[in-house]
Amino acid sequence: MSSDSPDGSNLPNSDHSNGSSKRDAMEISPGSSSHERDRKGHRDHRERTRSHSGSPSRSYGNQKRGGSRQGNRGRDRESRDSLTPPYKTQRAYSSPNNYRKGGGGGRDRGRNDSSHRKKSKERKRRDKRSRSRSRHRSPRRGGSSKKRSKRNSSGSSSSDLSYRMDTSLIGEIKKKHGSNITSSGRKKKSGRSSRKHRSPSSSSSSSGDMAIPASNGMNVTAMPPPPTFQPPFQNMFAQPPPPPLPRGPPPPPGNHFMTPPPMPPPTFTMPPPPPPKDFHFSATTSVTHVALSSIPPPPPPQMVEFPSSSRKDHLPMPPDSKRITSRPVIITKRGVVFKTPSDSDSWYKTNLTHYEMLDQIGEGTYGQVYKAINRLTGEQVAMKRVRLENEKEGFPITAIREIKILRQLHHKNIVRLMDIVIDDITLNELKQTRANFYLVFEYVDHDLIGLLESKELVDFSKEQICSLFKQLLEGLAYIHATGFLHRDIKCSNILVNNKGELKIADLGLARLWQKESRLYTNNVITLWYRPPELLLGDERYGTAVDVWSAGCMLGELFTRKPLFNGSDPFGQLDLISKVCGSPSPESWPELTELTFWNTFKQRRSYPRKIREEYEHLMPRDAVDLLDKMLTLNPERRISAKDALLHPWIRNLEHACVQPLKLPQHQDCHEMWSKKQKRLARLGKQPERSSSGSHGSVRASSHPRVPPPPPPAPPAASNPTSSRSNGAVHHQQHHATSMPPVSGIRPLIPPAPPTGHNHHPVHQPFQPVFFK
Ligand SMILES: Nc1ncnc2c1ncn2[C@@H]1O[C@H](COP(=O)(O)OP(=O)(O)OP(=O)(O)O)[C@@H](O)[C@H]1O
Repeated sequence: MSSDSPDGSNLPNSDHSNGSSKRDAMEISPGSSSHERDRKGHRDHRERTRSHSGSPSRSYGNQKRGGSRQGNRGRDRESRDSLTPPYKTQRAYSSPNNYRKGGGGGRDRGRNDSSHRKKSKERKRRDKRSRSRSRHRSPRRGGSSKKRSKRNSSGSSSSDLSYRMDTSLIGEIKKKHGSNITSSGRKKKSGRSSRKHRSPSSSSSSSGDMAIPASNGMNVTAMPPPPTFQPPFQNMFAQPPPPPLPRGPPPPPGNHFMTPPPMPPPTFTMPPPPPPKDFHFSATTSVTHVALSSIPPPPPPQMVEFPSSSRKDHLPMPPDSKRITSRPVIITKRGVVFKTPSDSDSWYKTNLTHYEMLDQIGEGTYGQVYKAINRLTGEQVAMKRVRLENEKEGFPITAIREIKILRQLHHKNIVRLMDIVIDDITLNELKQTRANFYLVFEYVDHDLIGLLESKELVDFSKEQICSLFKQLLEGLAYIHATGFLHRDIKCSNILVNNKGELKIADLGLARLWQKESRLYTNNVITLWYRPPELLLGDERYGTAVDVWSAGCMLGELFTRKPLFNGSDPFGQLDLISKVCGSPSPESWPELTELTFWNTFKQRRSYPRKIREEYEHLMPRDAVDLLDKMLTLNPERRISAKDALLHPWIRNLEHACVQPLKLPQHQDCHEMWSKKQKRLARLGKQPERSSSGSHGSVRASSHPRVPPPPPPAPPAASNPTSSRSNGAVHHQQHHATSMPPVSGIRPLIPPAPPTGHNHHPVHQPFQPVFFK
């Protein structure tokens, strides 16, 4: 990490010893002196702009996770900052500096310094001379500089240019001649004429014989002479030339210093300027470069497209051809054009009518997660709704990231993204309203938090825990090997199906990671799973952050409660220190570079006692792995890949492990688990009846779902109906979800229930017809 980084200046923060920490301290502290800020270059400032989510007030207020709503902002910020116009940054930071410089100069001038006096006299003389010259050139120029700049900023493209260049000499010349032309009654050619006045000779004459170098190293005076061009400042030349200076008597030989040689009358031997078009081009090129070299143009809209095969996709006709089933293009306010995939066999053949919403099973950062059934295949899916109504910036960047990354990850231990669907609306409706998008995932029966919290339903053996954890490490090692960080490993994002297969979900905070390439926001990962380096403000972290979170999960799988459940980052650090020992520069030298180290270090110091704490709860090997995963120094923390080689994991054969006994009649997700706790708190009977029913789809949360039809009468003959088995549950689903679309095309019947399917379909699947 930062200690490894060379002192070379190619690293953004390598120019100051404290790395990111100081930068952040400055960023965070409103009172940090601007002088300090100015010492850092613009580049540094840009980095700071990116990383300001390290603010304790933001980060510490969020007790759930960096990736909840606040974290979402953090994520957005991280992406937004790359679009920060550099020239803004430059302005903001250069001007105070310049101002101060000017102030300093004023003070210096006040000194009684003879050389200084000489200089100032010299300067005055020069000013006087140049004023008299310019009076000849632009007699009508007058008024304050304020007025001038106002005149110059009058609506043309060149005005804009001149505004940016107003500190340059060229800008001055342009303003001067621009006003001259206007006042002389010629037709005002704002852009071009003013540029024309930045002609070589005028520039050079007014600037004290200074030639303006062009961007390509050429001098503007070397421009090709056009035959017919009449410079618009002919009038200026028509004015009577200044009276010739009186000639003195011829100087005596050898006394040239006493009597200056006679000055020749001013001559305007300007080469004829090129034709307007060429001149326009040349002048713009050269002068723009002089003044605007550091202002890159705004980036063009970026096209994000999924990998597509060359094969044309012959999709079956949508159920209603008026409905939108073609690829939606999502244009965010930041100019990101996002195309949904067009090519794969399964992608984008469907719209929302193809899915039957069942229950809400989760509440996420940017929308709800529903359990649904694909009407075409009968397959269960999880649909994550991307809420757009509150999004000021268009399609949430987190969702875009999740889609982009999941499209690149194909692993048995990572949840599969199957489709993206849009609300069932017409194109006209889409134009008028903001559609909802749904990410369609393979459905996974449980999440780990749901399982861990339903103690009476699920019991894990040590081998089963090892098997689950090995799968987690396999998925994580794959994510890291493909160059991504997950940044939100926690129990509720780890899904387990009834076959005992583990799937890592929620890649909304994930991002591509390159070692030492840039700074990342440290406002990620749910607090309880957040590693010490992030808690101390590190922004140059790596894959070790996910390993820490996984280590927390390992302990939690055995203890069934979170290892460190702090309520704020320093509280969290305290809890970590009590078990893992206080962080110290002896074992973690880079610690001193972290933003909050100085604030935190005064606290009490604790010895490390992981083994003592957990050896009675976990197998010895498991404790050893836990110890390695919860190493404070991220550089010394074991990697996911190496953890797979740890004796406790390496020797496990999944096939030899007793299959998990998971509740077949109940899907255990975090949301369900919370509901159970709430009911228990209220002294009510916890819900045990419906299989996987976490609550009905709320009309408010899904406004386009038509009101449900009256519930079907329960099957009297079914003895299990009162216990709300799968069949009844299924009927309940129908009662609360979208009614089937009537039509003529029969759907593919669902796959027959297998032994692993915890949702036995007791009733024949009700075929759904499309028009
Ligand atoms: N494919 C799936 N199958 C079953 N349940 C799922 C699936 N994906 C998500 N869930 C459930 O929905 C919950 C929220 O999903 P997820 O974490 O992906 O959403 P999110 O918007 O990123 O939420 P958060 O802000 O908590 O990260 C999960 O905890 C899980 O219980």
